[in-house]
Amino acid sequence: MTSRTNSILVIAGISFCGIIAYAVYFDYRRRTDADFRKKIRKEKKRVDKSLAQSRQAAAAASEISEAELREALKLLKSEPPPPTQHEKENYFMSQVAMGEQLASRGEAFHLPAALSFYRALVVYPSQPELIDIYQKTVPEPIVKIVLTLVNLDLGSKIGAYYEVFPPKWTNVSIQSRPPKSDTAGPEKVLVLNQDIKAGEVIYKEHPMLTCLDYDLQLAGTHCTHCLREIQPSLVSLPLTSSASIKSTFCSKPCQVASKSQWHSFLFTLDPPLPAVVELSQVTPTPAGLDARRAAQAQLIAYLNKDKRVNTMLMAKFIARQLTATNKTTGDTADFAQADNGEYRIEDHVERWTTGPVNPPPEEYPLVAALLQVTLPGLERFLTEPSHKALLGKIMFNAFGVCFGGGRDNRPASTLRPEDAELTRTPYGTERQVGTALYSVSTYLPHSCAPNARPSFASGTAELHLIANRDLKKGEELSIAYVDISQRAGESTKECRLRRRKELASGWKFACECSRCVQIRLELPLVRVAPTKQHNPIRTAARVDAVEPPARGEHAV
Ligand SMILES: C[S@+](CC[C@H](N)C(=O)[O-])C[C@H]1O[C@@H](n2cnc3c(N)ncnc32)[C@H](O)[C@@H]1O
Repeated sequence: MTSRTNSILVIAGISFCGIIAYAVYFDYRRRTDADFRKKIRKEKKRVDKSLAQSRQAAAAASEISEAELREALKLLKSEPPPPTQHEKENYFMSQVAMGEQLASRGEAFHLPAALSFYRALVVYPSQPELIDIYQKTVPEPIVKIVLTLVNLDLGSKIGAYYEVFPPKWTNVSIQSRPPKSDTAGPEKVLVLNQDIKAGEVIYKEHPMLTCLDYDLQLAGTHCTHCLREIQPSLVSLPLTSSASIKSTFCSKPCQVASKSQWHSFLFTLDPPLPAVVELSQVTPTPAGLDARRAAQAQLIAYLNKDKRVNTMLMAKFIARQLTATNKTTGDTADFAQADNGEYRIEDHVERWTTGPVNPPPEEYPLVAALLQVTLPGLERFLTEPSHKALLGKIMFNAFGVCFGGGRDNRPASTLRPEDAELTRTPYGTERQVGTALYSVSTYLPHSCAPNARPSFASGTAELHLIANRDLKKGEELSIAYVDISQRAGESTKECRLRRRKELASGWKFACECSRCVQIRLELPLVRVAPTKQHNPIRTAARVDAVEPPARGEHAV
């Protein structure tokens, strides 16, 4: 073993032993940290630039074509990963030693050396850290090949997502809409892959996360996991826990899924992660358990005060990311189906856009404190801005689950109107039983003349997308986010204004659907001073006063 190998192993080895308990956080970061991905992309640019400058290094790297590297990456990906932490460590050390030996044999061995270093990188808990170590200790041309491999891997994951997602059985695909100069609207839309008859189910989708309304959770009338109403004939299984958050389940699979995905992590003193992530060596201390109990109680008190659904969903999302042990279980009861097996929950959510939200200042410290006492170090990965961004994603992608047109007894929200937690539902959030997030349906835009509608015909949070009319292959799909029906005594104009106000204040967009545009064209126009720039959010905030600007003119 050369002295350089020794230094890599010493530096990295210390980290390995010292941070076994952190492995899961680093993996979490690798999967979720946009900064890390940015860093890699930035690094790629730097590498490209310096490659051009350094003829010697360029000669070494350019001899290996991208096709060769892609082929090598494919082979690397087919190698089974070492199954246990112990084997990972041995594998890491042997790959580093092998890489170092190959590197010492000269240019002809640069590629195999880089492959060994890349293998070591894949199993190392903190990739950015190891890349730093490589940059200080491994010959430059080899590091460049390693970084190119990292980039190719990231690139293939990013590019391939919309090729394999949504899965074929959904009959839809996600397409980018060319930006229109005079209208706002979603950048990506769901498009039908085949003709569908009116009334037919386009697809069915299990949610990736749910949150039952708090009053129903307390009443114990609905399943905390799938939101099904618990019939007297069904066995309900109250979940006993060390923390005071009542949950009721309609079946054993729902109970097991809920417990393993988020309940143990957030609201019990049980080990927060499944045994397979091998943190069993971290023995909780009595003081640690007390701290966990106190942090849970504080978060529960905060959630209960205003019955905050989005914060609860965010906490569940964080827990579910960490507790996911494999990409799919094939068991629809844990709603993994929404992940499509290829991508994990965070891969979906990472692609969603966020919107403006203003959580109370005490919220972030409470969530961060809970993470800190549950898995020390984890709080570093939820910064205040990322907390807001995540909450914004949840807020603007949440669906209301309503059975049979909804209920009439939902308690009114105690939140200020500007903080109200809205959900997409044509029946109205005030009629829902709970909130759910979906990886495919989240791409459905709003229309006041929608060609599809969500239904929960199975009596659970499973969303069935139903065609409102005969639809042709290639049509863009839409649903109503709000109640769009014209009420008794309401004029067409009043109905339009009500819808648009609701969309503007709640969803922060000025609706550009065909129905709104059509009515606008039929209404008399008044001239107002043109605005500098079309900003849908700013425009939306003023929608009750004036219509969104269309080439300097507004309709009333
Ligand atoms: C379906 S897209 C969201 C897709 C994806 N989940 C994401 O987060 O990027 C929803 C967003 O598109 C825009 N949008 C939807 N319907 C619209 C409409 N009728 N007019 C204008 N903008 C619309 C709004 O900004 C809304 O928040």
